[in-house]
Amino acid sequence: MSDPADMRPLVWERGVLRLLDQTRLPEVERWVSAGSVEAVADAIRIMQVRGAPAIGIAAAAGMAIAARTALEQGQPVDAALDQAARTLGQTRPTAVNLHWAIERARRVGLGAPDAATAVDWLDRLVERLLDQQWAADRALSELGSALLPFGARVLTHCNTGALATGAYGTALGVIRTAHEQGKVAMVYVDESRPRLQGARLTVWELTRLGVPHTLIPDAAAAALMARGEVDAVVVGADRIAANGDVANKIGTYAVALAARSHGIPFYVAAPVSTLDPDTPDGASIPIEERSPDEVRVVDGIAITVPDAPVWNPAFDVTPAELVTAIITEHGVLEPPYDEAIRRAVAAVAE
Ligand SMILES: CSC[C@@H](O)[C@@H](O)C(=O)COP(=O)(O)O
Repeated sequence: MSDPADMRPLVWERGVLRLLDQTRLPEVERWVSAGSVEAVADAIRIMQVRGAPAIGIAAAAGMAIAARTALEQGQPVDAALDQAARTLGQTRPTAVNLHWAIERARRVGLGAPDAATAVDWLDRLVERLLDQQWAADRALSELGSALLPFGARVLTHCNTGALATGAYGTALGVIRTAHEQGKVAMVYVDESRPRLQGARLTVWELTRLGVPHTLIPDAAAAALMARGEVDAVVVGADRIAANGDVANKIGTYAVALAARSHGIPFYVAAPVSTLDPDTPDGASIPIEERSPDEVRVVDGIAITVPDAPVWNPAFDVTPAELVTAIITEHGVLEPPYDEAIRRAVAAVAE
């Protein structure tokens, strides 16, 4: 991982998924190897790997591992895939890429003529997903960069870089491409409480990429906009419903409201695999609620009384009417989103 241009935090070694342990950044660059379904599920659950596309690819790797293990142990591969799909599908509910990738892997595995072929096809699927993600990230990053003005001051939330996609990055890919084109004056990074993906991961990536940036508390975003210091907001997504409502890291909705209030474009960058035409609207998106201790404790230090009542949703929903455009690898979608989303999903399915 010495060359930032080559930052690929997920590596598939046919039977073992190697991932850069994001719970250890920014202090330590430690790699973790997951060679069982349970190890992959744990890595997703405890967020060693995170971000919608990356957990989808990791889950597909978990399915490939399940098939290989069943073949080696003389067990039925179909049953192993069904069991792995359940285990992996229960890890995190909001990001649709996870469920999309599991289903895709299940269909590939069950469609194979025999167990050995299923293992081979699933190995190849993981490689394909990694390549496709890289291509999708690159394509949407070019499209997104074209929307930004020269000298752009961009605000982003959470982490949407190579770490979050396993490839080049979505919202951060847009920023990275715009920076390569000399267009970025400043990136404002919301720290993204409570897990601090902005402070811990996005700042780490921007530092490696040499992109000028400033870290801000989440609560400072609106004030920064009021000072006229933000030209555009670019964020990622964990699931985009059929009507264009966007589930993303908690705090995104507040950023979108502030952007609308100050007349600042609010862009969502996401691959087509994040579009979910089967979920009609944001109210139907399952929102993950995580441990209260993520809010009560920071870096092992209690910041409140031990049993303080806590509500800790990992994501919120930004209504479609606050979204200026959705940047996908199949084009920049504009409101009304229903038809545009249907067309983009159909184009990829062809
Ligand atoms: C390209 S990643 C887009 C989103 O997945 C990202 O903004 C986000 O909300 C990630 O949440 P996380 O809980 O860290 O997995």
